[in-house]
Amino acid sequence: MNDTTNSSNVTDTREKVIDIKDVKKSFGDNHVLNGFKMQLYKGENLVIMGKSGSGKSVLIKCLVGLETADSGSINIMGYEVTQLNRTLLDKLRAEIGFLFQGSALYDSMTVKENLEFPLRRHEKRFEKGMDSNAIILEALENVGLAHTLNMMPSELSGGMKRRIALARTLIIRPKIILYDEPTSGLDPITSKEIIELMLRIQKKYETSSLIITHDVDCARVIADRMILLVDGINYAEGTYNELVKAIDPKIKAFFK
Ligand SMILES: Nc1ncnc2c1ncn2[C@@H]1O[C@H](COP(=O)(O)OP(=O)(O)OP(=O)(O)O)[C@@H](O)[C@H]1O
Repeated sequence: MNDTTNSSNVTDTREKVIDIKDVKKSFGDNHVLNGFKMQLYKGENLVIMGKSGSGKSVLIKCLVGLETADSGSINIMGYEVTQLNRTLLDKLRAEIGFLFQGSALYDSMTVKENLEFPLRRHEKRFEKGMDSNAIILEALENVGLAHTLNMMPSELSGGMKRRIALARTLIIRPKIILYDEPTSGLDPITSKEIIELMLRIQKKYETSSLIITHDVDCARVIADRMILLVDGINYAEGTYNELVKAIDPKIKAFFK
């Protein structure tokens, strides 16, 4: 159906940080992506919704080179991911922040040590003689948890851990953040806090975010635009308010 709403005429003039064209990916006879396309614009929060098994994780893996698309083009900030060698792929990944469902903290390390990890991995991106303590503290202040610096993950609630994981993602100042189910497993109030935090961060650092979620409330609050992934394609696209009014049963099913 590819029901692109008329808002795309306006957004097309903006800078694209991700441009995916006609991506196909199969595992044997299982055709997961059948010509998926999408653009993520600078500073935008784009939500992708799809039912379980529709290929959302496969799509994200193709984006960051953990899976290889069978065909099509994946351009991220000028890099054609499908053709990158290892070195360039690592360089690109350093510009992308991930907040995956399983992005757990290391239990045997303090919060501070957990945050030092990405700093060390990406130290080339920071000036020589950087004050890592100040950077870590700023990252924790961003998520309202400066007081947890010397705490162990076991002393934190699920919502706090998620916020620390977000601080860890932010510490490398990514241009793009990929969120995989950022509110899964959290109660509604904690989910709301995480969503508000994501919005604050996006405003402060002007990051562009691709958010995969099942959480319709999350999508309603955070999405500038949404894509519904059905049958391996971007079946419908639009704002929450546009899609929620659709009469197509496959679209309606998302908003029940
Ligand atoms: N490495 C793999 N080898 C074979 N099949 C795979 C592989 N990875 C994913 N698949 C298949 O691709 C399809 C899409 O899986 P994917 O994990 O992307 O779904 P999803 O939309 O992320 O689901 P969920 O919301 O439940 O996490 C599934 O049928 C899955 O079995």
